[in-house]
Order: sequence, then C-alpha cells, then structure tokens
Amino acid sequence: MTADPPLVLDIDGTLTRPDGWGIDPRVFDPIREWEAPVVLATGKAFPYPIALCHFAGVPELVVAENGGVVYTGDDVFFTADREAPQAVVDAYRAAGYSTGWGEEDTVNRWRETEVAISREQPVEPLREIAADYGLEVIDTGYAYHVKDPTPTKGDGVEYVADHVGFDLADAVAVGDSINDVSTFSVVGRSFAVANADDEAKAAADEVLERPHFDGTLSVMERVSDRDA
Ligand SMILES: O=C(O)COP(=O)(O)O
Ligand SMILES: [Mg+2]
Repeated sequence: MTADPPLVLDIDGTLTRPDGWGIDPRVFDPIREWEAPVVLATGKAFPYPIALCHFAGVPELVVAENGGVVYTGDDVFFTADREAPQAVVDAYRAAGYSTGWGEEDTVNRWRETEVAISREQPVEPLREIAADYGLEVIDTGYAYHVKDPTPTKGDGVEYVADHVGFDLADAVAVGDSINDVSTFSVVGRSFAVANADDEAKAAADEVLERPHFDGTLSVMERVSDRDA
C-alpha cells in the first residue's frame, strides 16, 4: 500500500529556485522520499531529466523533448524525429538568424526530435518557416521549441503510466507553461504554479499561490497521505 499519489513534474518553472533559474536544492529529498512513481515531464533534451533522476537517486521515468522522447525505465520510445525541425532551423539560420546558444549549443546537442531556440532570437520568422513545414513553435517561457505538433508531454506520460502500471486518474501533475497543458489533461489532479503562463493556469484544476518549487512543494505536502 502506498500513501502518496503518482507525481508528474515539469522541470523549468516548476522545480526551479525562487528566481526562476536552476533546480531548487530542496527538490532532492522530497522526490527521493516520495512513496509512488515520480515522472519528470519536460521540454528539455533527454540527458537533463535523466541526470536529475540519477543525481536525486530516483528511478528514471522521463518524458523529454515535450513528448518526443519517452523513457519507461526499461525502454526508450522516440515519437518524432529531428529532420523536419532541423530543416526549419537550417532555413532560419540561412535567413541570417541564430539559435542563440553559442557554438557548441549544449541545449540542442543531444536533442533527438525537436530543436530549441533562445527566446532572445526573433520568433516571427521562425514561426513562418515552421508553418511552411507543418511544424509548430511553442514558447515555454524558457525557450522556443520547433516541433511536430503531434507528440505531447501528455501522450508520453500515458506511455510511462502504462508501462510502470499506475493509474493516471490517481496522479497529480504540477507545471508552469503551455507545454504542460497536455499533461494536465491526462492526470487526476493538476496544479499550475503562480508563475505559470495563461494557458497553464487556464488548464489546471488549481492555480497555486506560490511560484516555482515553493508552489510544487506545497502541493506535495498537501497531497501526501502519509502520517506525519
Ligand atoms: O525546455 C523548456 O523550454 C522548458 O522545460 P520544461 O518543460 O521542463 O519547463
Ligand atoms: Mg516548465
């Protein structure tokens, strides 16, 4: 018997420090002590959530690249490929723009199914080129993501739940942006942190009073049925 509900957590904007950048150091113990699966569902490239699970010492249950890459702990699923997003970014660069991440571009280096562009770069030409390729550009508040519209974080979360064997109706999700809306629609209870964008706030069952990991921690304390 487990007292805690399964958790689905976004990373940027949700596990972040009060100033919005970097993982809040208080994240590690509560997720390690959580008595149910914890799924990290992020727009970041695959190695980032894997590393977070690894260093926190928790099982690697991961939805990365906004649903493009799913890891159930046993199997990796790729639900899109990078070719078309890369063609969009190549055309964007050919038009004189840049991804904005510098020469080595560690943001995209290990990305398999989409490409991310710095929010300091102009988005309108990017949207126009992406539309020509039938792709979308989503703004997470941390980056612009050029992606196939089909795979979503919510689809990836369903994969993980099926493989791990928990009921999503019991699960609780916390997120901050438009890329969490699909997650909110597949779980039993959803929460948007106070810093969330309008789309996430509208989709969540509840908008929290507190931002970033302060908000997420308040949910974890509230939904845990463990005896104190
Ligand atoms: O990669 C991003 O832009 C945002 O990442 P997140 O989905 O963990 O918030
Ligand atoms: Mg986020």
